[in-house]
Amino acid sequence: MTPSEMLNIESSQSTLTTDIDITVRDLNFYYGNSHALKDINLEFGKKETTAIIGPSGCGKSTLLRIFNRIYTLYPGQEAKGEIIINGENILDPKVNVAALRAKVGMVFQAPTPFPMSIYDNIAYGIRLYEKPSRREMDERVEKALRGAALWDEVKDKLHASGQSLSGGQQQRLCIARTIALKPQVLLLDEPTSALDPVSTTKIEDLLDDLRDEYTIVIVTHNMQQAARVSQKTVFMYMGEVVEVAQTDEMFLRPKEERTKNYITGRFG
Ligand SMILES: Nc1ncnc2c1ncn2[C@@H]1O[C@H](COP(=O)(O)OP(=O)(O)OP(=O)(O)O)[C@@H](O)[C@H]1O
Repeated sequence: MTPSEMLNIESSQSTLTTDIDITVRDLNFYYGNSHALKDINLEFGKKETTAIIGPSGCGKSTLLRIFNRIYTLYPGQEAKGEIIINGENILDPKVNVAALRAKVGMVFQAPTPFPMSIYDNIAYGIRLYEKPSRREMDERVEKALRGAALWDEVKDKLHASGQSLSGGQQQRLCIARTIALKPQVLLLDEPTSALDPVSTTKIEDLLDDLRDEYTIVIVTHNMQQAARVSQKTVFMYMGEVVEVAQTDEMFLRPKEERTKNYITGRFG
């Protein structure tokens, strides 16, 4: 993937407003003839963190990748139904995909800093959209790094390679790079699965802080993590949504047998 694709950027400014909320209606997704997501209906609250959990292969990553239409980069993949963000169905072919991708930022499982300096990892995406002065750019870079709780660790080596950082620092750099574009939705696909416990805690603390500003959707295999970082949890199984509940409710009193079996480790 190129740096632009990782940032999900093509070009142009966003036209979306700040009042974000996501409604998924009758969503079906196909990899060719394979029906990967079946009749998904969901709502994602503003400034709320939603965890998506479920056994391997149930469709968590597939669902996440529909929100910024990144699947359109791959032939044969098709989504049917509606995903309403700010009153607009983002699956409508008329939607400006570049604008959507600026507002719906994605952080991947493995940290993927670009092969450039820490500073340029942040500045690169900003430059695709805007032409800030040197001073403004310095401020944007600092703000993004502070927002991702990384500034204190890198402020004296901004021109060192992003790839010279530790795994946990690299993942926070990727979060900084994403929030530098001022998205409204942050999608995170197992963002800590490659990290040690200390780095994981830092990312989880960071997500807690970011919740005030962004609608966050996180895919995680880690039940404790879902419980720690999210207010709402979605349990998926074999391409379907089985149960949606406030996170406390889901873990204390799951309604469905399959949810109970999964969260108690009986399968998955
Ligand atoms: N590129 C692809 N082509 C065909 N089928 C795919 C493709 N990517 C995923 N699938 C299938 O779609 C289904 C859902 O996969 P997905 O990666 O969304 O699951 P997941 O819940 O994220 O799994 P994991 O927890 O293992 O990452 C699986 O059956 C998978 O084999």
